Amino acid sequence: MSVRELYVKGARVWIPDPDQVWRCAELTKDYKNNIVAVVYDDAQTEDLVVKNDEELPPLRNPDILIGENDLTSLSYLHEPAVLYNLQVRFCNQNAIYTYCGIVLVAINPYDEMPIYGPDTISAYRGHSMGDLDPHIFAVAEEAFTQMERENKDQSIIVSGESGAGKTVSAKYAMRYFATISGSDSETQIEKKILASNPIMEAIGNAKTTRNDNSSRFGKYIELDFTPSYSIMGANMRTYLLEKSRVVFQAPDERNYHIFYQLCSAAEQGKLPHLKLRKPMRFHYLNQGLQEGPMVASKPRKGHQDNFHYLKQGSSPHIDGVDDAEDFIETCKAFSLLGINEGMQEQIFRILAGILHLGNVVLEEGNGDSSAISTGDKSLKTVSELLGIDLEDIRKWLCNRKIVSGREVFTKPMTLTEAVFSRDALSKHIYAKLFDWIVTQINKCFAAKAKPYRFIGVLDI
Ligand SMILES: Nc1ncnc2c1ncn2[C@@H]1O[C@H](COP(=O)(O)OP(=O)(O)OP(=O)(O)O)[C@@H](O)[C@H]1O
Repeated sequence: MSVRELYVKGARVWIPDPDQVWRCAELTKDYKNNIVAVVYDDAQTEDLVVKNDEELPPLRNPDILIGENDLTSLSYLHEPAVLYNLQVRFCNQNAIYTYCGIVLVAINPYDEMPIYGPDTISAYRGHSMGDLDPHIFAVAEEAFTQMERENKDQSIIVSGESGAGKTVSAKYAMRYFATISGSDSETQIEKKILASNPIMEAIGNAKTTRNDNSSRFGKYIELDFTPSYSIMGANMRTYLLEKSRVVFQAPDERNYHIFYQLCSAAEQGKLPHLKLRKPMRFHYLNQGLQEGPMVASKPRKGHQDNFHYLKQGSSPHIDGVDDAEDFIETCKAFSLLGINEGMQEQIFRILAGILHLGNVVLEEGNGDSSAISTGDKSLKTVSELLGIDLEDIRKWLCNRKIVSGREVFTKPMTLTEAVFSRDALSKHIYAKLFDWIVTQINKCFAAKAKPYRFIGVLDI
């Protein structure tokens, strides 16, 4: 149909609006001479001038298609049509999922929905994607049956902006596979996979302004299956951990949860040797000014005991989160995944070491050099916790080694360089620890025999 036939009196269109994004309107005359005369739902009228046909407002779909569960069945598929359809489904039908062909669009309800229980899992089992309402379980079921039927590996990609619900969706997909395909051994691999969540969240998630539990890394989990399609193992790969967060957090954000968990545990009298005492009272830390990393390298008087690496966001508490309880969960999960108490102790020492390292006060030295006072308590604690000679750390936090041919020089670092290098060291230690923990988890997940097929879930 030509434009002239579509844009006639009575045709319904979407007009861009700065407040409502898109506003419904109806043409009051046939479109001609580059004028679109419209009346809005609230009876307001307007004559819109368009330069050419390309600028004509998008047409609305017929009412009968409103709330369709697959966007591809809409007559007109453009931004306002997609947004309106999703809005109608979410607000009027309480439906958070909508298909767009084989893609599942999910709206984060920020509320518990009674749609993830075992009954729902059973309901979706054995059904094709179009049979029932759109659901993450339908996508998981499709991947599983495709693997069985086509005998091919499958992958589910979960993408979206921060806080959209990617990790929750990926978790439900894993739960679906775990429920419908229990492992055939006593290893209870599915239990282990679910148990890895508290650990990965503790070490890889943090509060951001968009999401209280934001994953600051990408995760790809491959579930391995036997020839009879039972789960036999898994493998997790992680990408792009946000290392900078270890040493710097924007206002209203936090460092990785594990640090606050440790501090809360210490407040309850646990782990005294880590010397995470009073500073864990975050309301006190919270009073710190927003400081840049350079200035903050010299904690202000009265803040000497606060952890610079935890306080910059000035947002130490998350509503509804009990860091001390989460710490217990993290420890339980470590134990379930074969990271015994001895290893946990080492992990906690390293993490506490990072916090104390952030409190080492670097000062201007003579000339272009930097120095650390001999009485710096944080440095002493770093030395004890990380098992590094005190004088060695003092030296190498303020100097660097330069190799030129066969000669090796020691060059003093300026204060700025020393602060940068201390923070780089903290980030490096954290990233190595993160990778080590992932490796340990993978050892626990590993299939005993060669996997037959896999389903991958990518949460980016
Ligand atoms: N299906 C859902 N039902 C109920 N609440 C949900 C659902 N999906 C997400 N949420 C809520 O939204 C929050 C953010 O979701 P999630 O952590 O999955 O986002 P994300 O896309 O992974 O974010 P980021 O990229 O920052 O890690 C969750 O903590 C949860 O409270």
